[in-house]
Amino acid sequence: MTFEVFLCSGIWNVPYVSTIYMIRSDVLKSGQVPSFEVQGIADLDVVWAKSLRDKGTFMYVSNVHHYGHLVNPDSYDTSLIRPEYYQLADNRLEWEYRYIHEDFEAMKDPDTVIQQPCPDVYWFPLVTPAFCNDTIAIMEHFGQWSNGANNDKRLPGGYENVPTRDIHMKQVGLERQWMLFLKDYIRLIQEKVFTGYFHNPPVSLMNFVVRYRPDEQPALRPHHDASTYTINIALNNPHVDYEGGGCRFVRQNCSITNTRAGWTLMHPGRLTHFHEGLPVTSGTRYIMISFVDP
Ligand SMILES: O=C(O)CCC(=O)C(=O)O
Ligand SMILES: [Fe+2]
Repeated sequence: MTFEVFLCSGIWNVPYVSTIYMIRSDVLKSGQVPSFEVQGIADLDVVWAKSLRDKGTFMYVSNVHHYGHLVNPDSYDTSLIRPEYYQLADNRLEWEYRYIHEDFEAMKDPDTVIQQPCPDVYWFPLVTPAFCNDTIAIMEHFGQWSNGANNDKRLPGGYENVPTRDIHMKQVGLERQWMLFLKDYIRLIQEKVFTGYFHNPPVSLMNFVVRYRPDEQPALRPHHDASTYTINIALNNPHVDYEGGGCRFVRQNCSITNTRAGWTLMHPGRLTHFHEGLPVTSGTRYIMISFVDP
């Protein structure tokens, strides 16, 4: 019972209390006065609580403060460079507090209009700066960026038509968590903006972080994504971390160059939104991409 008291605020009818009590005076006057005299039990609180129970007098514990909650340390792996990042399934409250953008909750509200910088390209706050920084740190620590070639052993078909310099979530043990993220966060906004499309849980075989650099891969030529819809999360900022960059939708003749770290684009994949990654002219641009429902 004490366990639950610390979890939340409220009032509970309990079989035993100790240390501090408040007693209604009419109980004392009514002859229901508890007894401290039970043979063989030394602890006064235990004796007293038993006597109250025997007389049918209820005891309550009340709590108006939030003292915190229990964390689950079972899967916390200190050998990882960002152990917290891997905790969505096991410690969701901490994870959301650390990684979900404070304005994301409002995006789910049917009355909140989601920005559309280009036709059918939605743009909204999703994750925190800590998420962006930890994602980049995990990927740079792993360090095995693809070489940008068409042949790619990580893919089921072994071939990528429009390759990027990237690391897949699968390579750093984050594929399963990412599926949960798509289902519990991304899907909710998808169902709101692309009305009448339902696919639960979302499926995605390609979830990866892309690195653009002038001397490595500065840009990405126009292509369609192998997805029903794509999410493209900015992990860092133009004019701070790099110059140039952004995403251009060719048919719509519309570019988004003022992307913001922690905000994601969500756009249709394989037919209407032919798009390209614009050249990064200095610095490094990082984005996180998912091709949802291929
Ligand atoms: O650079 C961008 O924002 C576009 C990235 C992209 O289209 C892709 O990775 O498929
Ligand atoms: Fe793309």
